[in-house]
Amino acid sequence: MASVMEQIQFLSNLSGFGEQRDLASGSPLPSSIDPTLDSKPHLWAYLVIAPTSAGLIWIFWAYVLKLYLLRRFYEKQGIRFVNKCYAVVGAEMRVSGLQGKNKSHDWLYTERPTDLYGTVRGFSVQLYSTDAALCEELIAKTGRHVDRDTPALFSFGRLSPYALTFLPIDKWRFRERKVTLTRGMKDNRRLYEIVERQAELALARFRVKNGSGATINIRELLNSWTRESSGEFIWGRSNINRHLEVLDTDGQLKALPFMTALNQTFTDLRFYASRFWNRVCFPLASLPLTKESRRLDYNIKILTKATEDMMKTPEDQTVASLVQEANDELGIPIGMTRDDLVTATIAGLDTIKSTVMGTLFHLLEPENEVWKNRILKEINDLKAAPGDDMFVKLSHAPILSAFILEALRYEPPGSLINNAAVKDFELTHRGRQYNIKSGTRIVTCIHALHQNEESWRSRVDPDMAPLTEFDPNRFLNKTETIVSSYCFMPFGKGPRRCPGQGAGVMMVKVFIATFLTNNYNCRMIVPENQTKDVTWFNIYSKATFDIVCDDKPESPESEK
Ligand code: HEM
Repeated sequence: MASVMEQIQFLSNLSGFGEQRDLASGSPLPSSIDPTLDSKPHLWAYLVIAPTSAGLIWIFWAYVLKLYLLRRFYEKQGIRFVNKCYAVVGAEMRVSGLQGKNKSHDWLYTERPTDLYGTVRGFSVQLYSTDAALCEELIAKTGRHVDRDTPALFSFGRLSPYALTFLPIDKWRFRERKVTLTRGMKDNRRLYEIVERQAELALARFRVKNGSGATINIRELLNSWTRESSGEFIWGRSNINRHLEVLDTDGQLKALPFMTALNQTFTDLRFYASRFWNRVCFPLASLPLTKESRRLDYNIKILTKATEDMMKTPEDQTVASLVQEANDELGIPIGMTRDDLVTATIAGLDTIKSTVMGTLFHLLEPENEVWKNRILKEINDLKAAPGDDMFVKLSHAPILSAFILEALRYEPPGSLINNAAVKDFELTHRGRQYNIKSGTRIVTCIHALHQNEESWRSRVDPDMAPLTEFDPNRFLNKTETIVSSYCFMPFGKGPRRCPGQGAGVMMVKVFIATFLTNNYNCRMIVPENQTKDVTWFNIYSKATFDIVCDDKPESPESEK
């Protein structure tokens, strides 16, 4: 067998770093490898590697034991754990399997036996709340007992780790930053003008028009519209017109428009973090362990550089310029402002796309024809009413609002709010007291909450249609009650609530109104192999449908 020295020599020759010489004198430089070394490194290696490995194994089993004991601790308090949910990999195996079948959201609410129910997720115990009263209690504790703890930090958070959404409420000037971000998005008139123009452009580009005969994939159209609208609103047209060279999935450099590069990197980061081991141990997703992760790191660097350049040339009246100006006055570091703006840009892409898809899907179902005609009539009446400010009129379109809110209830785009206990605390609910340990993840399951009959009947309306039915009637004349209740929270609630709620709803309304007035006669085709139980639209869903613009335009009932 070759000696250690021979092996080192062989490797040195290969790498070209064998003997380094002082360029001036030509004499050999002292080498970091001592040629007199014998087999002692082996001994050192054993002395270091063996105890380290043994230590790691002990730590691993100590974690498993801790998880087991914590689970028993909660079970003794009456919290039921999901079946076959073993420490570390149990629940993840199941969720990853269901995700592949586009089904995990069902799993989250069909097993809803208690007020809180549990899983073991990776290295932590996770308790889900699905009841309005309990959510209200938890939101009152946000910032003091419970705060954000989201795996998203290791997924799209790699793009903007200092964004306020990943940081504790009492640190990093959270409250001031949230106010400046929310204020920066207040200009509804500008938003309306951008979103409507971009909707018209996208519909024209895809030939979505009564009688055009075109068949289009709705996802593609919405990808284009959301990117153009959100990008222009936040950064301005000339800033987002720039192209960036990023690595595609084959590792080839490709020039893409800024918003496409950002959106694709964001989606790739999310799907990469959803792989099995990355779901078991969140931080793994952010390490450069795989080719895919290194590709994403490269793209993140390019995007970071581009956004920093864009901040040097802010465009007037854009969200970026308003937030930057306000944050500069407050002395907030530029990196934090940059991260808040990047997060705000991506937060409004897939969420809005899913909401529009869900709304259109129900609107184009034959059994909702009556609703389609009622909404179209409402939009036409608003257009004909005196006054030019369509954005003001649209904010008072009760039928369109009820339909969109019901779509958000039925299929909220983000179905979980990821928080964790920041200290031990007691939670009292329906006369029971739960003791929660610091570090336990506390997750509001929005989807399950929106399906909780008991909460809705006691807090909203005892006589409403079952929540498994899609029925916008439940919102008509009750919008205020529902939106302020804790039964309905597609945008979260409390100090962490979504700052883009107003802008998001406006964007969806404008798109639906523009789409319907251009294309009232279209049909929807759901792919044959896409069964009903996987046809749902949230940010993890891959479901889709086509829009067919029929050849024979007919006036709808409402226009006669
Ligand atoms: C229909 C569209 C949208 C939905 C359903 C939605 C939903 C949500 C939800 C559920 C949260 C978590 C709230 C919580 O933890 O309590 C959130 C947070 C957030 N959203 Fe949205 N969102 C939408 C659109 C937007 C838009 C358009 C923007 C920005 C332009 C935006 C920016 C943000 C930001 C920055 C946060 C983090 C807030 C924080 O952690 O304090 N969202 N959103």
